[in-house]
Amino acid sequence: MERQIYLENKAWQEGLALMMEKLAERCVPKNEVVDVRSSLHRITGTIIRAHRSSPHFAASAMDGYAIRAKDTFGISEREPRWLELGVQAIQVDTGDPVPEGMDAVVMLEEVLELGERGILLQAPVVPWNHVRPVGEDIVEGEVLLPIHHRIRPQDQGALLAAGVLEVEVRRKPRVGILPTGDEIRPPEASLQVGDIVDSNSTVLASLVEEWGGYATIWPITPDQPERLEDAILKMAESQDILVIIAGSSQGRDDYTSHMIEKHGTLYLHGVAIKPGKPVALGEIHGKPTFGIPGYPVSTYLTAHLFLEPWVYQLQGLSKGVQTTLDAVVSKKVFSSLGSEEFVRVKVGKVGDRWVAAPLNRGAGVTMSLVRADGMLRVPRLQEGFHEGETVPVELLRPVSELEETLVCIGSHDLTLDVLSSHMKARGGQGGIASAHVGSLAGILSLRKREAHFAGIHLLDPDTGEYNLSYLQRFLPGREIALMNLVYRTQVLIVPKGNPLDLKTLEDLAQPGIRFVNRQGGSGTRVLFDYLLQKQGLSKEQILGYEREEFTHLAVAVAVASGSADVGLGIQSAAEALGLDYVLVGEERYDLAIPREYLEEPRIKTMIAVIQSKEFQEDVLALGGYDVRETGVFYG
Ligand SMILES: Nc1nc2c(c(=O)[nH]1)N[C@H]1C(S)=C(S)[C@@H](COP(=O)(O)OP(=O)(O)OC[C@H]3O[C@@H](n4cnc5c(N)ncnc54)[C@H](O)[C@@H]3O)O[C@H]1N2
Ligand code: MOO
Repeated sequence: MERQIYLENKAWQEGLALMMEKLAERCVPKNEVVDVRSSLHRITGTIIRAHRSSPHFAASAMDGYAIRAKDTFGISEREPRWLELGVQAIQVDTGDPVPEGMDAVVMLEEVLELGERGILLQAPVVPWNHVRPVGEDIVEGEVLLPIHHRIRPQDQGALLAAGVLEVEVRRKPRVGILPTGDEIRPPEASLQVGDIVDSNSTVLASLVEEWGGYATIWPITPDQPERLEDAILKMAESQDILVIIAGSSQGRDDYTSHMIEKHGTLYLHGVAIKPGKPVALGEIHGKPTFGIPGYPVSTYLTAHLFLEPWVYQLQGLSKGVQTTLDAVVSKKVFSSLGSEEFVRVKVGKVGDRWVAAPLNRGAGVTMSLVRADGMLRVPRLQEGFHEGETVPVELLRPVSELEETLVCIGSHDLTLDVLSSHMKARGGQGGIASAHVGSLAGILSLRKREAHFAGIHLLDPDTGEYNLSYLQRFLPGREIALMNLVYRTQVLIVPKGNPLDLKTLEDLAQPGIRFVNRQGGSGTRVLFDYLLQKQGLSKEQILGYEREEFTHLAVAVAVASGSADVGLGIQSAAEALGLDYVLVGEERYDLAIPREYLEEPRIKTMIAVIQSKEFQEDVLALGGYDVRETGVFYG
């Protein structure tokens, strides 16, 4: 066999890019289904949604007594009241279902006396006190994990809590490793002069496993062309990636590059690195094939440079791991003295600084661990962090993923989840990290340069126009591009069958109708106030006007669990929970993007996705959306 007597000298990046260009389209990730209990570290191959809500029943959040809140109205320290045990008060422990007919829980510590007459209370209790409503943590149908997410222990917990027993994950790329050389011996052999122990195979196999692949080490094969050929072709039948150790340079027994040429294509032999120069890059039967130099350090380095990206490629990922970084805190963090507190945060890179946005959810909420990108540690003797302070963040996701993530702060809309998944599906890990704080707070975070864009739907009551006047008022002098994401239908969300027959806004002012509101500064709240004013109604006429939730889904959950009779929100939230709804009107939901970010590749990808037919079809499937101006810029 003729030997190759020259090596090329290209930059390694060029070699890798060449190989990706030739092969990436033919080498796409495959999926398989696995039990959630054995899914640790696997990469999700689709979006994964909740099969059921959690809690799936109204649950007591404390040890105490389940009661009816109305039995306690009028109680005071001067006029304590006995509630009869078994009738008006039923003992419950944390996590127990709240018995039928009861709507609140009093903690044991708040019971003044326990006696034959029952329990003695000295303060009234509000409805839903210490009760975790259905779906407080997870709502049926909501996205639990995006595509291309590496499953962690906390994710397994959330999946099982949400009734998901099996997940579709990326099949582990199968990597065949072929040690070659007449002098190579298995590790347990006793060595003669000239013998070398096969250490490289194990190093490579372990690296492959670390990167999420499944490695198989072939028997050591001597430097004989027929035997090498035989082994390589066998590997090509069952493996996704082929690695041939040694024989890569120009010695008398170096056959690797010829084998690749004979049975496939040799893209490149030799790159300008040291060590690792004689690496061979090619394909055999469409499988990425590497001739890896035999010196152990060369093996290790070339595996990192060339093999690692391919093991990731076959899982749909790009690479990298880092565990902490310094980030600017986007809002003040309060913490009590005396215990070390872990605050879960969303992390993103805006401009050239990292920003950490604290998530404001309680400790029973498993999804806050799933959604978090990292944790801030507030030391025992510190009362928290100031807004704008730079602090270390312990990362729960790879930094490469965070680098590609766009930070969206503002109003909540279900299409943001769909948008994020579509972006991830286009390759790479970067999606959207969205913090739901309402439209106005979103605009303010653009002012503080803490977000790449804000989702807003703010009606100007004076002009009937959306969004523009607010940007002029709150971001004077800043160049902001305003692009439509969707038009969406705002509805009165009511229980299935609309038992109270609520049809108009006036119906909400009837006595005893319990409304659930959105927080001040949210677009839905602005709309509600506007509609009330137009109908000549006052907020005092609305029972529950003061009860605020932060998302459309939380409003829908309040209605689904029976803790409210009606709320104002988007149609898709009602549909997600199988509730009924009454049309109120249509509103425009836009993305406000500072012009300085428009040229960022991530933003460009996002805009391309928004303007794509596939994305718009998925949005329409949610119900309650119109895409007639989706992707259109105003001005
Ligand atoms: N005349 C030239 N000689 C060499 C060149 C060159 O350009 N011109 N390149 C050198 C460079 S750089 C490297 S790197 C090596 C590459 O060697 P090969 O990939 O051809 O491999 P071998 O020559 O068979 O082995 C090199 C060395 O590594 C040991 N080895 C091999 N397999 C294993 C294994 N599985 N575990 C542990 N150690 C292994 C082998 O015994 C040799 O000691 O070529 C230079 N020569
Ligand atoms: O390229 Mo070699 O020894 O320098 O790996």
